[in-house]
Amino acid sequence: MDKRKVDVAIIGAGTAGMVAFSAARKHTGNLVLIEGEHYGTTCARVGCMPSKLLIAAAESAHNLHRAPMFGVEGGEVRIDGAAVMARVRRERDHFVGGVLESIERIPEELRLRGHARFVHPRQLQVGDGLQVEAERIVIATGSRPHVPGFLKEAKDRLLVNDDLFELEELPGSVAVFGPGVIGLELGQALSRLGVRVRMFGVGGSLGSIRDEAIRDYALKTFKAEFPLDPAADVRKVQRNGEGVVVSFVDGQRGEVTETFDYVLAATGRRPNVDGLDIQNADIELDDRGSPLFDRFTMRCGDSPIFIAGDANTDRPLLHEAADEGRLAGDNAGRFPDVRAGSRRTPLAVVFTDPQIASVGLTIQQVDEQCSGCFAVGKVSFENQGRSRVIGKNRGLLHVYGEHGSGLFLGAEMFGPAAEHVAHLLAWAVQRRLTVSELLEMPFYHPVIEEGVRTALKDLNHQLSIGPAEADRCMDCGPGA
Ligand SMILES: Cc1cc2nc3c(=O)[nH]c(=O)nc-3n(C[C@H](O)[C@H](O)[C@H](O)COP(=O)(O)OP(=O)(O)OC[C@H]3O[C@@H](n4cnc5c(N)ncnc54)[C@H](O)[C@@H]3O)c2cc1C
Ligand SMILES: NC(=O)c1ccc[n+]([C@@H]2O[C@H](COP(=O)([O-])OP(=O)(O)OC[C@H]3O[C@@H](n4cnc5c(N)ncnc54)[C@H](O)[C@@H]3O)[C@@H](O)[C@H]2O)c1
Repeated sequence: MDKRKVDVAIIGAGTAGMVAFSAARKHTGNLVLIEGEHYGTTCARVGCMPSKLLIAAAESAHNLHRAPMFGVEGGEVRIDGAAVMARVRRERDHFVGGVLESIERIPEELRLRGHARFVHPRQLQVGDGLQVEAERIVIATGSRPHVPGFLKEAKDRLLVNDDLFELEELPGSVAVFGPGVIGLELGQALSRLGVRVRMFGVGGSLGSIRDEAIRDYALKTFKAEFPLDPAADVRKVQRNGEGVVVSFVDGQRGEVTETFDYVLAATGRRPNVDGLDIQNADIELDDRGSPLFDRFTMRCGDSPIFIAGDANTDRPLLHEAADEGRLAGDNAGRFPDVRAGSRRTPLAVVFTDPQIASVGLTIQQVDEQCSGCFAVGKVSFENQGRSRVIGKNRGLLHVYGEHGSGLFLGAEMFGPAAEHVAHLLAWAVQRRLTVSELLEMPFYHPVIEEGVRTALKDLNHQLSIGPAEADRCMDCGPGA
């Protein structure tokens, strides 16, 4: 058995691990980055980037379909599934290539290949032939799709996000399980590319939406495009000669069976901590076996072990993985001089159409923290000027503010350009702006942000700060 002694070992060469490596390397040259499977990161290989590429193709198809609304006739829309998938992979490979170049810039002696697990709190077994003794360890092992047992009956026709982008052709039909973030993004994209999609959920949740009125509106909107039951009663999933048969109870028709080419499991993700023999790490775990850690230092208890990215389940998003990797790597490098870093305002965007966005505190958190001392400003985009101009006038925005202080606390949106609106609002929360201060900012005409102003005016009025919002805002043009 080979042995190696290092100051810092980082497990996982995904986004969090690579950023942790760079941060730790500023403090020591005696460190290793350990990768058990593929280089290239989940985000670039099978996550953010290929999913957005598929969505971009779907958006193009959708724009052709809706062109006649503007009096523009483009003839019959034909989707070349093989070409769609080829572009997804070609562009995906471009992004993965960028990551691989960064990996190659790391000296070879600092990169180890092999699955790592804890033997002792400071000792890792890497693959079969190497033991690494590390003064400090960063766990950055990411997450993987969770597939409920009954879906495994789909056998060779079961897909998870990792497999979908490898299909040579677009399938004819897909049963999507899980109307969460991944299910909605991929399911809607497939549907807009001409794939017959039916979506099944449990418990009624939809994407990341926490505000009930917005959830109901979004559900109605998605259901107009493809069948979606967020609280489905699925009786059986079975592979047969033709594909996968799904038996489920339909409100009107009773028990129904429908056959699909594939089942896509988008039923949540699990952190990759169970394969680490974490019980040997001598750190405290929660009741699901995940390490307890401080989200400002990423440190597990008072140990020299840190955890970053999806592995800790806190905010499984790319920019958070990078921030956490930086904090964890810096602290592992400078240990024992551990320092707390600041965390950014929560910001999440789901790339459906309309998009879903959440910023700052959720409605439940506002309720908890302000115990009734808050108000909700609202706008519908149905009659919003710019949204109508571009034919994207669907959706709602709810903005939350605190009584007394007038502080802007958070927002949830299902609507046009939510990815951009959410950034403005997140920056405002992080700068601790009041609703009145936000209203002092310039608003151009005619833009979607005028809708944001309408919601903020409504909020200010409810907080009894500033003038009441007029039925039709005369200083902001028609339908603003
Ligand atoms: C379909 C999809 C779409 C997404 N879209 C978005 C998006 O639009 N925006 C966004 O912000 N986020 C998105 N995400 C989430 C984002 O991809 C993740 O939050 C982020 O990639 C997590 O990075 P990470 O470094 O924690 O994990 P990873 O990049 O998964 O890295 C973990 C690494 O650890 C390795 N590893 C695991 N166990 C071991 C071990 N024992 N020994 C050695 N190595 C090990 C793995 O092989 C892997 O390479 C998406 C995710 C998916 C699945
Ligand atoms: N745009 C983005 O930022 C983006 C995109 C994709 C993924 N992500 C990240 O990846 C994470 C994981 O996404 P996800 O969609 O896998 O998880 P999720 O938690 O968002 O959704 C899982 C969904 O599956 C449902 N579900 C669970 N068991 C089921 C069953 N047996 N049958 C039917 N439905 C079932 C859940 O009710 C939920 O709606 C997200 O939380 C997000 O952080 C982000």
